[in-house]
Amino acid sequence: MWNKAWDPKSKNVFITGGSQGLGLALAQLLASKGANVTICSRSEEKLIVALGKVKQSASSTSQKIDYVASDVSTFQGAKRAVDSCQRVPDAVFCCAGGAKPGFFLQQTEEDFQAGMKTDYWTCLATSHAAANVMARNGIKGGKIVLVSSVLGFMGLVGYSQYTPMKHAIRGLAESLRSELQLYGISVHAYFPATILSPGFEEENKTKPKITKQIEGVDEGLTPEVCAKGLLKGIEQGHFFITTDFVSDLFRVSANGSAPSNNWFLDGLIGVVASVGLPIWRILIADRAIKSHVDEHRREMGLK
Ligand SMILES: NC(=O)C1=CN([C@@H]2O[C@H](COP(=O)(O)OP(=O)(O)OC[C@H]3O[C@@H](n4cnc5c(N)ncnc54)[C@H](OP(=O)(O)O)[C@@H]3O)[C@@H](O)[C@H]2O)C=CC1
Ligand SMILES: CCCCCCCCCCCCCCCC(=O)[C@@H](N)CO
Repeated sequence: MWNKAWDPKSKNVFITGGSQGLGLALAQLLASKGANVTICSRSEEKLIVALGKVKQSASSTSQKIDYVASDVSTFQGAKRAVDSCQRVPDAVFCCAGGAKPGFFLQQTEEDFQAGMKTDYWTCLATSHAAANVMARNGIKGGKIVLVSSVLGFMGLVGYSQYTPMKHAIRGLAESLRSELQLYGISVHAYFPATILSPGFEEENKTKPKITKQIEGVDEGLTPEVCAKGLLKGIEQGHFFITTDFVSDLFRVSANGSAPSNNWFLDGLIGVVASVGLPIWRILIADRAIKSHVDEHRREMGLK
């Protein structure tokens, strides 16, 4: 497959969410491999600091390293950002996103709308702008990478504002993988578990105790480790990319008709998942939630 040969050297890459966390780590990694990188996020202040780090990581001074401050949750904002790249991007990484965890009963219409915008619309608007510019400029071997989450394969108490959007990104990735073959553009989706990023620190401020308890099994990976794993997945031509064993279990069990990464290994993982996941759900996750009922009702002041 064409994906296997992908080498970032001299490629023009555009990264949303490039000012911190996964997006910044990826920008630094790709710059260190010789790519021309444009990072994008809303806050110019954060971008200026991040730009310095990406420039330091670059392997040569001739690489173009830029930033563009734009809100990519609208078609206008995403198109403006993608069009502002000095050269048409060969690869676009949609890393912008973030959760505001909380109990379903307490979250507001604004919280749900913010989830749609921050998580789904940033991916939708960026990939729409990117696919148009790549296809219309005859870019060969273009690449669009959408960042979902392991919560794009499953659901967990406290994440109802976020999880459905990450499932939607999976649906978008499958639609685009199929359709963008028309233009030779390959599509990948990344499903990380916990990333130890500034966004994770932020979401922990509103995260219910029960959510922390259940997801605590997963110790998390640094943005740098995730960026490396994501790039490795792209080099291996994986469509659904995962970088830890727990996410492998959920990926394989929710694979549907998506291309698998390795029919033999995924087959074995599938056997472990079909036994392990129901046991985990019944004996660990749902049991923890049921034991939390009384405390929760008191906290919420429910009758
Ligand atoms: N942290 C985690 O545990 C996990 C995260 N993920 C996903 O991985 C991705 C990266 O996460 P993480 O490293 O934690 O990122 P962070 O939350 O630390 O950073 C998010 C980045 O996205 C930017 N951003 C947010 N909204 C917009 C917008 N509307 N337009 C442009 N840029 C925007 C932010 O900058 P600014 O605010 O300046 O715009 C920032 O650069 C996200 O999609 C996240 O949902 C998936 C699984 C686990
Ligand atoms: C044998 C079976 C074992 C199964 C163990 C299952 C453990 C569940 C881990 C859930 C991790 C949730 C990470 C959320 C990441 C995310 O997207 C948020 N942080 C938002 O940013």
